[in-house]
Amino acid sequence: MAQRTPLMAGNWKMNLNHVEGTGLVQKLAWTLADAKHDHGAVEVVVLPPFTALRSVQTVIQGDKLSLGFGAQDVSAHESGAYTGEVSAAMLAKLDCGYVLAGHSERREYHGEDDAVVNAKTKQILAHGMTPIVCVGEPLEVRQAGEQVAYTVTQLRGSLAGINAEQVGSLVVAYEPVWAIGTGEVATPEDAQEVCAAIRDAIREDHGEGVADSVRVLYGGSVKAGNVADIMGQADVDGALVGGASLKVEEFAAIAGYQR
Ligand SMILES: O=C[C@H](O)COP(=O)(O)O
Repeated sequence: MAQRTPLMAGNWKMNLNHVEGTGLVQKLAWTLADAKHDHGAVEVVVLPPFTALRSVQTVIQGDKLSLGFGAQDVSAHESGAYTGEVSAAMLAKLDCGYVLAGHSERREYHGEDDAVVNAKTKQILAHGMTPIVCVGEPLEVRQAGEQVAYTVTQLRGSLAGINAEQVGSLVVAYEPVWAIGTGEVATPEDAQEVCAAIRDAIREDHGEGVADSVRVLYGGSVKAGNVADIMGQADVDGALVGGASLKVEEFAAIAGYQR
């Protein structure tokens, strides 16, 4: 079985300007260094708003900080008359390593369906970055017990037409919508159930090797106090962290979780 490096990604959402963002990144790097964080054992990534990306890039690269960075969204189009959008080529030029595709807040507030998420995922891959493809069910689907079928359908729609090698290189984030920013965290068993189903679907579609190498994250009210239990699940390879990633000590503790 492949050894998957755990990934802790901090999605700042629409928080922190470029001054605040660079400050957080520096403090985070110092805190991790103080805690003797093993960068080989857990990969730590920040996902600032577009306006902070260039500054965050400059600090991380200039100070040689052991942090990855990336963007929260990208255009589904290559280039052209798409006012307000940011292309994958532009993000690649900033050396972004990761880009979120289909975060539930994009799906909910901006009407992004699986076809749009699929086009964005293909753009990210075409420009040499790693997509973090987000899937997950709303409350009513969970209450109906349909979370696995719903999430796997979203996954297959979002990854349609993407070849096995590329699927093996990307990251999937399972985020039950009802657990995002609510303080409601899925139980470790809930997270494991759907993360395992995601890996099973990838195994069915692309084979064992691809299923073994793809990283599946859990997101939804992850904190220092619950991360170890969540990470203790066989098919959870990391976390997509929102609110708690804005607090340096908390995010550093998440990144330094003990299994
Ligand atoms: O992208 C992160 C997720 O939406 C989780 O956010 P949260 O940790 O604030 O619940």
